[in-house]
Amino acid sequence: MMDLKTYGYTEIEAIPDGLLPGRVTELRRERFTVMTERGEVTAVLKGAFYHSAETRVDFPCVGDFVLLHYNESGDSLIVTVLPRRSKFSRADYSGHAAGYAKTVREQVVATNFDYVFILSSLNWDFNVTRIMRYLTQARQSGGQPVVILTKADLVEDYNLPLAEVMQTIPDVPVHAICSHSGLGLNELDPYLMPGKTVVFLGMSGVGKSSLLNALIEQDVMKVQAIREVDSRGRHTTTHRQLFMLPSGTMVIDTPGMRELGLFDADEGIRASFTDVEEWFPHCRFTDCRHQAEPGCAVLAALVDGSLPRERWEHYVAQQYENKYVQDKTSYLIDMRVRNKTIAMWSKQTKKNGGWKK
Ligand SMILES: Nc1nc2c(ncn2[C@@H]2O[C@H](COP(=O)(O)OP(=O)(O)OP(=O)(O)O)[C@@H](O)[C@H]2O)c(=O)[nH]1
Ligand SMILES: [Zn+2]
Repeated sequence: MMDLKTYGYTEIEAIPDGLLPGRVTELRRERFTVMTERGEVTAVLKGAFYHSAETRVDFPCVGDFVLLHYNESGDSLIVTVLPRRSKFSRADYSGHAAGYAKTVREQVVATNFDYVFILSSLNWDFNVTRIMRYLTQARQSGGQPVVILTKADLVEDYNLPLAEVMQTIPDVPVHAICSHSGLGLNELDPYLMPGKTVVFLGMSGVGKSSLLNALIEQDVMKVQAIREVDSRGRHTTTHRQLFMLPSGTMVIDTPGMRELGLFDADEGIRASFTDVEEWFPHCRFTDCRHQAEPGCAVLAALVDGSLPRERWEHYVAQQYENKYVQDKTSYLIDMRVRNKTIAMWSKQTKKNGGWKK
């Protein structure tokens, strides 16, 4: 029997009779693949998931621990999603009735991970502000962020950008790597422990797949060395959206993770910029915009250097991006509503005998 603890299961409360715990490793349409102590099973959701009027927040997704009714001869039935210790969500614009246009749904795309690897490449598109933006998302998720600067072989001296990132975010570990040569990969060992789960966050092309492949390869070699000529080290099931490296670390790689947008990032900004926001209460006016107002504590702190200018600029840039995403969101929704209204209107017009009467 497989021990679900190897899949990071730590739930200690008693499990009701007749139910089996498991971890969702794949989700395709409405069919789930779940790893349980009786092996991998396919499962569907109990009808109640669909009938409740709630949002889809409580639908299980890849990484979730669930309780199911085991069915030996067919699909098992998922009845409960266990509490999540971390999650990534994205805004979902589908399925909006015009009247509910203001409520953007939250779609959960990955859960119960321990580390968020924020990947950013060191070559031409190196951008600290973007790293900060991902850091905001990572902090909100409940996972522990780790910044990984990729493609170290493509820059003359990666120590400069490395130092810049370390200085900007002194409380987060930063590593420079090259997936092709293996440079720096051993620095990631402390995160890649049995039972731990990792997700990758980063723009397309930063090298997520390359890092994954490099880790698998390195891992397979390590495990083979331990198990000698045993071939079990090769049993990496990379076709799943949550899969196990030979060393026992799990990696979540879902399509949803690749198209993550900002969702309600305000909390994360507060967590990242307490050193900036602690000046705000000291401004003379409570509605100070920190631009040219008399008695502005932020401007004073910038002048005497107690608030570093880069920190302020990062904060402003992040606020701006966040606002942009929110505006874009409401713009998209307005468009949908408008299109729907137009569609209804022209249908009505047709019904009434067309444009001309
Ligand atoms: N020189 C160099 N190139 C790299 C490195 N890592 C990745 N690349 C290259 O960068 C390109 C993109 O790498 P991928 O691993 O596919 O990037 P990805 O983040 O998975 O991209 P998406 O699948 O679009 O999300 C490929 O041509 C890789 O060979 C590296 O460490 N050094
Ligand atoms: Zn101010």
